[in-house]
Amino acid sequence: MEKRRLAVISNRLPIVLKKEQRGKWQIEPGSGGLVTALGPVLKNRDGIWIGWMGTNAEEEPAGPLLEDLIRRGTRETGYSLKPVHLTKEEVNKYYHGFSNEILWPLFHDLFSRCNFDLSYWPFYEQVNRKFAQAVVSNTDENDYVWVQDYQLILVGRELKRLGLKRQTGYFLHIPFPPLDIFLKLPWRFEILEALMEYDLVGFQTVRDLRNFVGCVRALFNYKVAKEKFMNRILRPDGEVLVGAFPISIDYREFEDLARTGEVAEMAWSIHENLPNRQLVLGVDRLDYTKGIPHRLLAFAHALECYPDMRRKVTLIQVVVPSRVDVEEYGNLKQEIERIVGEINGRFTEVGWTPIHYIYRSLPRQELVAYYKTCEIALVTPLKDGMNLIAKEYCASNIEEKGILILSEFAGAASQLHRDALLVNPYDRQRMADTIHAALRMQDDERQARMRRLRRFIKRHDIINWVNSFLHAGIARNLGDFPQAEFFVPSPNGGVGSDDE
Ligand SMILES: Nc1ncnc2c1ncn2[C@@H]1O[C@H](COP(=O)(O)OP(=O)(O)O[C@H]2O[C@H](CO)[C@@H](O)[C@H](O)[C@H]2O)[C@@H](O)[C@H]1O
Ligand SMILES: O=P(O)(O)OC[C@H](O)CO
Repeated sequence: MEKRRLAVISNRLPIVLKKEQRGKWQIEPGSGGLVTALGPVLKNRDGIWIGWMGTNAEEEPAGPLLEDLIRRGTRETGYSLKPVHLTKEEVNKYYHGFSNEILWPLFHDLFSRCNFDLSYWPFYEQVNRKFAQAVVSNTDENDYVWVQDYQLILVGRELKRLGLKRQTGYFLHIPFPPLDIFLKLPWRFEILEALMEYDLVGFQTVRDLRNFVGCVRALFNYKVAKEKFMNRILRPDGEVLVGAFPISIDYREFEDLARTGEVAEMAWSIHENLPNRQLVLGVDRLDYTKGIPHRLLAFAHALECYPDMRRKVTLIQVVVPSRVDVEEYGNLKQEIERIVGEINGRFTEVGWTPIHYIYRSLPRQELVAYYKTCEIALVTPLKDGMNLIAKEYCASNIEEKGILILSEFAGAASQLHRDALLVNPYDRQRMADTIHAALRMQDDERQARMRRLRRFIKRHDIINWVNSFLHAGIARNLGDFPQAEFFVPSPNGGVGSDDE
């Protein structure tokens, strides 16, 4: 592939700016699959990453101090970091407001949670323009510009308005909703048109891709041509390539970590402290899309319906703090804690508590120890672009005894549906039955399923994801593009019909 410089544009930079207790500013490396995957590509291509540092411009350090911190970040990551500074009002209206009170719930089909506050849109436009200006100042026409996620849909449009010619790609990490939901958005035409300003647009699943193409056909009447596994949208003034690129994880990193002595020791001590029982694991960012209350209630229902589970099963629910300043997230935390309290109050016996609840961000090693040792993972979002926890659990489950119970509404189901046990998170009875069935599954079936899951994720890892996007985006090479499957649940458990 042609070696072009890569510029990644995302809401957050891969470093976090933190004020220590004594008031001194520090930077810490960000974590997550995107940073791991893009890091080597950016280093290799002398690339840059443009993003926000998660602070308000009024409060963050400035001048030489900031420059020094950024220089340090650049040295440590091995590629250039270019911060975009946002005022407190911009953070409120662009990030908390338009991104997280409108696009986030709407794109997760949770229309009733949207707050269509009219004052948010101008700030969404303004901040996207700021990001586009940062692209103008920091790139040249040979660079490939890759914009990430729902916070920055307008960057491609703003680049064109600024008269800038760049080859651009865009990847949406969250689902794209069906027409009837998308139509509710007061800015539906602007958002759809802006997405078509990129040269390549990637979605997590074929369903998201079809939802997008369905909206384009219905609202703009543009022709759509199929090419290999991609679609070409033919606009009057150009064309856009659109495709499904299911994101993945750094499989090797999780597997290697799971093999270390430290993780083995932690995993052993988890079971040692909770002896003679099977462990069921839930790990989620605190978010209403992750279906945590539904899952807790389904677990309680299982304890009710199947008394043989009592004293023999414990659910470990890890909730990672997220968007802590938003009232709705605070309310969700209280709701979860109330449900956990009620279930534990109702079922606890001497020597057995049904739910262990952890509310904090875990160090990676500890997280992998839970993945490695828990017999069942319950990954049951109401809707999720992909869900990396499902894949991380399998990569870390090196003894291959674990069972993945997965929501049909996670993007990951489109790839893992054959060997995970699929559930509808709104169907409490089936969830309870599935948990009970998983606990009784024989070792050879567990092993066969987990082995196939691991093999699949290893072959389709994050490196593969980056390469396939850049092959389509930079080299326009659609030949070796992996085909993603169209998945809907079917009555006999297979893949739904694919008549397009
Ligand atoms: N206790 C803990 N301590 C530390 N780290 C923890 C942790 N628990 C989880 N994490 C990390 O946080 C990440 C969460 O992954 P998700 O797929 O749930 O992403 P999220 O919804 O944030 O992002 C969006 O982007 C991703 C990637 O595209 C999509 O899968 C998803 O659907 C979309 O909503 C995982 O990589 C995990 O390792
Ligand atoms: O940047 P945050 O904290 O809003 O989290 C973003 C999530 O990972 C979803 O993309």
